[in-house]
Amino acid sequence: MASGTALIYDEEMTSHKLLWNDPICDIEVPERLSFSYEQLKCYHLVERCVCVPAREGSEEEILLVHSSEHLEVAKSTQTMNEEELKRVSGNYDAFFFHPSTYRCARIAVGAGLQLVDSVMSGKVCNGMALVRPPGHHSQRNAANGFCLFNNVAIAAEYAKRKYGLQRILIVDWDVHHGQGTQYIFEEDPSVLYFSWHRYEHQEFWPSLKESDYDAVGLGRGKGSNINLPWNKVGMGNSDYLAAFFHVLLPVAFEFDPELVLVSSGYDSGIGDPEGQMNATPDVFAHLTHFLMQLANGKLCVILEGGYHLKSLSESVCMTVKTLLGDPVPQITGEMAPCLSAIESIQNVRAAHKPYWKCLMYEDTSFLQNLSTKSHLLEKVNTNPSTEHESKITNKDEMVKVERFLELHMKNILFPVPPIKTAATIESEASAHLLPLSVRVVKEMDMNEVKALVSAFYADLVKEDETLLSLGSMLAVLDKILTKQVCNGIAESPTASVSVAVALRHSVRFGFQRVLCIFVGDMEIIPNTEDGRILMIHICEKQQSEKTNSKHYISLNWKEVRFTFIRSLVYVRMHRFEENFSSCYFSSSRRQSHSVKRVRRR
Ligand SMILES: NCCCNCCCCCC(O)(O)C(F)(F)F
Ligand SMILES: [Zn+2]
Repeated sequence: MASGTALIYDEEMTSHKLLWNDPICDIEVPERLSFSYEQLKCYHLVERCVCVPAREGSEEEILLVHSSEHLEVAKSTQTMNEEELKRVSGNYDAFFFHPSTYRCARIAVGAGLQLVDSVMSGKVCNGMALVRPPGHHSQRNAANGFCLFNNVAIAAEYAKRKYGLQRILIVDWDVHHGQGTQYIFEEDPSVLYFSWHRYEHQEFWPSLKESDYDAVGLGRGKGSNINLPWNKVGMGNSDYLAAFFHVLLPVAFEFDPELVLVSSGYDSGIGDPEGQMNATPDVFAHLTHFLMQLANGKLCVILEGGYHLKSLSESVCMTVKTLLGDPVPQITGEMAPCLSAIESIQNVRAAHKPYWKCLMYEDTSFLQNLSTKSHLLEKVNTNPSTEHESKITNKDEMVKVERFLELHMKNILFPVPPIKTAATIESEASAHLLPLSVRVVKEMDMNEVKALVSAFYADLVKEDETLLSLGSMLAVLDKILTKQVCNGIAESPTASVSVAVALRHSVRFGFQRVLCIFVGDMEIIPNTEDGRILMIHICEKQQSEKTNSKHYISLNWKEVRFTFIRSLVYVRMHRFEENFSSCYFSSSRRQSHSVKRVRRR
């Protein structure tokens, strides 16, 4: 199993810059790269990576995706004067040439290929390439949207041919639709392209009909193009996570890619003038971590957009930190996605129902009933005069975000209380084997357990000898309930009684939402305490009494794969209102499993 994280950066790519006044392109500045690299150094992340040199992509490699005309035009700009550069740039939508652009773009391509080689050769497990000009808007025969060559598309095509790959996933979390990448692979079933993007019902650039959720791919590529349009700004962490839980991850696990490439734009992060979204840099740690579970961790992250320098650099650091294997920060804040996000998620799931098993049972009846479409709702009209003011507030806005991020990232990097685990360990001897973050707790003493059980849990605890086994669980649970630790682990020979007592103890302690995942057969099914407990029971025997509570789900593990369960757990966690206070995992047996049919209560 490969290990290590590659980091590819070459300051040569900072020489490409805008030579004239152009309010559309003036945000794509060299500091995007140097600022990010400096922040990586500041967090001591560069030294932890395997620094792999960039190289120039060859003409042949560029021709994997682009036409020779396009290559010739780009090459010819190296010797042009400013006036000629401006003229040629005017042939494209939102692109600018500099005399060094061609060379920088070739290095950007080569950096991506170096990253693919480092990962595919097993030299590293994963990595990130900090490149510009970006790539996902550029097309076979055209530059577009700050992009000259499509770095990620070339990397995918290169990986297919050099390593004989049959399934490559491209995840494009940039806030703009990578229409270039879509056009290149829309008929190719071996490349699954997923993009979310600010869309606002086709009002946001590049304002294409084919950026909507019903562009599912063409011919043999049907089902291999997934567009998730954001029809409102202000999307946040919960919306992004919901998009992963309900759209990308179920399909990605089913696709089971051999390599994952990320068109990693951070203009989908908070404070970015283009995206106008609210997701904080720590969300990119979670998105990265989810993608690391695919393709045996073979993950290549290639930079696209991102124009708020502080937000961009913090997000780059969160990404690299996670690639290096650091634990992801605790998810906090709003947990439920907004209505507009739910609508987009439902639409894209319905559009892809014919192509993916995991969407087989999707209910698409709502599609007929137009009234659910939010764009029929009154849209807030932004009269043009505010356009100018919005630019100014944007400046103040950008500074305000700086201060917010200073504080926010401090909490993320130095959480209080530091993630701590409680455990009861029989022999003091083994206690020293535990990492420092684990707090050894003494078992609750027998009299206390007896008093507690006889007062509140007598109906659950039949034989006396189970009392013994409750001591360690209750001791650990107490530390969690009193917020002295975040989580804990306890062993118990009577798992189902311990769980039943633990659940009721938590609810009695005042927790309103408790998630329980129980693996193995249970003698008694604890009641879900009028909806304050969500129980997911992975078992072999169908339970005797029919509990029709929507808060009790039993899954026969002979018929589902853990990957499905994982996404189900995420789905249910998300549906289970905002968040849940504690999570128990009790497993009494391990079982092998294979895919057959999913039967959900
Ligand atoms: N009214 C015209 C607005 C044009 N806006 C162009 C935005 C380009 C975005 C580029 C990017 O961020 O997607 C990339 F990742 F490629 F850099
Ligand atoms: Zn972008």
